[in-house]
Amino acid sequence: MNKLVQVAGIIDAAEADMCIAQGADWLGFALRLPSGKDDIAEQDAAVIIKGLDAPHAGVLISYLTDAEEVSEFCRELGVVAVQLHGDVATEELRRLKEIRPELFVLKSLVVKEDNVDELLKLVDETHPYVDMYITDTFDPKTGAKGATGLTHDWSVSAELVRRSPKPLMMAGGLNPENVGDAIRTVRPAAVDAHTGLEGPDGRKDSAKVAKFVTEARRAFDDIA
Ligand SMILES: O=C(O)c1ccccc1N[C@@H]1O[C@H](COP(=O)(O)O)[C@@H](O)[C@H]1O
Repeated sequence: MNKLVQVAGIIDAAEADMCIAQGADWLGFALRLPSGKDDIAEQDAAVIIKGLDAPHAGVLISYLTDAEEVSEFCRELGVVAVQLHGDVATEELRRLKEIRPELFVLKSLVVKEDNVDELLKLVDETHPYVDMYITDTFDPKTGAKGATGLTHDWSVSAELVRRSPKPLMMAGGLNPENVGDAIRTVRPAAVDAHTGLEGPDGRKDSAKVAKFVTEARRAFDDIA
């Protein structure tokens, strides 16, 4: 699972096809968001996900916190991986691993101004039940914990990489211009972006996705 490049927030089949064509490995589908305003219908996401050929894969991004509900939804969608963005109890992570050991579980670590100790503790507690962590950036203005388009203090991400026994996907305000520096500084196993790959129309921009993938792969080779 090293050198993985994910594009998050896929909104339709054309966008999924374009991201795969430009070299993305995994595609993230944000569903059952608390706002109730998903960018894609669950049935449409399932069709795209089931049409992906390995090593490409669809990832459910969600704030769900109940292991049974997560497992059932992943089954319906046909995803091999889930990115849990909510405040999931350690017991629910343990339960998810118990009922779906084959499901690849990414747990978000939302970086705030002063919560590094809290995140390190979360890693210590949850790593037996997590396959990969993913950083993200908190937006204090809106309270949003995902797809904020904001970067955070990369020294925090680097500390999480050093502490975690499990690999870490770096995310939070990444774009084609900063992803290379991010990888060289933080040394993550994977990267992911949403907002920084969009054009003015809110759709993923083909040239931005291509450059993001190229820059990420070059930097991963540099740190290998
Ligand atoms: O992608 C989304 O729509 C999404 C929705 C809700 C929570 C998380 C979401 N995506 C994750 O957000 C970060 C990166 O976002 P950005 O590049 O800063 O815009 C990453 O973890 C995505 O997987």
